[in-house]
Amino acid sequence: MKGDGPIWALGTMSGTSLDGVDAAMILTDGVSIFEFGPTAYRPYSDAERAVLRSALGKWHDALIVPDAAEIIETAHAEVIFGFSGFEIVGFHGQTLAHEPGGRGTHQAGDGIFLAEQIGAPVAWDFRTADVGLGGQGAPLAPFYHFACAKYLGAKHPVAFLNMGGVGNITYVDPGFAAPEDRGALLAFDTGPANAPSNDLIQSRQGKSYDADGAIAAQGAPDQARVDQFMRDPYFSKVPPKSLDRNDFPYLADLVLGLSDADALATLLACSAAGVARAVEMLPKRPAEVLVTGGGRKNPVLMEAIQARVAARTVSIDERRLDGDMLEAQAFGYLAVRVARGLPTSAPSTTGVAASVGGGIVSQPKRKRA
Ligand SMILES: Nc1ncnc2c1ncn2[C@@H]1O[C@H](COP(=O)(O)OP(=O)(O)OP(=O)(O)O)[C@@H](O)[C@H]1O
Ligand SMILES: CC(=O)N[C@H]1[C@@H]2OC[C@@H](O2)[C@@H](O)[C@@H]1O[C@H](C)C(=O)O
Repeated sequence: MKGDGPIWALGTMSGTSLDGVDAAMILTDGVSIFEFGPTAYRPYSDAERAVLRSALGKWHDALIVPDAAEIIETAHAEVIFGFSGFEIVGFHGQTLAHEPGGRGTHQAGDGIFLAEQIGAPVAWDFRTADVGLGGQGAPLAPFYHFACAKYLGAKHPVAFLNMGGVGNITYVDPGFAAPEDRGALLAFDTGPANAPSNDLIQSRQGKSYDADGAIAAQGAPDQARVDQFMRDPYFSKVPPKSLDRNDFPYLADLVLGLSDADALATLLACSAAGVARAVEMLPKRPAEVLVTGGGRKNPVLMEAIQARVAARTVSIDERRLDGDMLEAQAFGYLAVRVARGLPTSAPSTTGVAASVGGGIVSQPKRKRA
């Protein structure tokens, strides 16, 4: 991986919704995006998902963690074997627990082992260094969002909103030269996105999610409960700040006694209210909020967000970016930055004291021909 010209990287992401592995190729020099390549998705089976789910929060459990790691490594190797022509893999792994001020941040999956399996260099462990230097270790997509804003030719501040299991927002001022420049970015987690709705519909109806918001559309949010939720201290905390998937465990109790439809509508309204509060915390009103992640496919959630946010919100696909693959691309992009010694986070994205290059690169003993 010599020189500083563009190379093809293969980014992979297993997000907090536990649905599967996204993989996407990207041609980048670690600064600019030159081209997007093929993508793939490898869903987890129900049995795999059950193991991963049972490992959440149990990052120290010597019985469950190896099982979870094996599922993660195997699923990633499977999807990676379908690609060719990349020089490095970005491997995020699966977050099992995230508590930057306490127990640390823990992603299952060993990049050394994966590098041997696939016979290619693997950049991984992206979050630990940032946390070690006092940062949140998340979100990490913001440096990539900066590159995306440049790629789109944005002239005015724009926001990227990822609605996955947890929500995160990145404010980008494209007038700056580099993402680590002071004022170029502000990023943080907005609150829950789809995880609480997924958990509710899983426990009440055995479905993994409310497709197209069809059930939520039949209900109405209970505003008093939404207001109560918005009194959680997280929403008045000054960013940068980040969340664990299960940081609002009381949400299930908050909607007790409501019908399935009203409960889902209330949970969606809680997610949307978190986004609205986040947009109020941005340095300037963005010209547009570009929505990425699975939540953009839920029209009820999209309407709830637009109703509360004083900026135009659009699905990122309308701006020619792939909202299903943005995070996978981000970890391909970050892999190249790690390999080239470029920073991956900054005070305005994770609260770290100074910009830091997180992640390590593991080389295989033998490269795949
Ligand atoms: N058609 C749809 N209708 C409603 N919701 C959908 C639809 N498609 C996806 N989703 C929601 O999006 C979720 C998956 O989103 P995504 O893949 O962005 O999450 P993730 O990457 O795992 O999470 P994170 O970004 O928090 O790590 C699903 O679990 C579901 O809740
Ligand atoms: C610790 C962790 O895995 N955090 C995830 C999670 O999912 C969304 C949000 O919370 C964000 O902080 C992050 O993921 C994206 C990819 C990020 O780091 O930018």
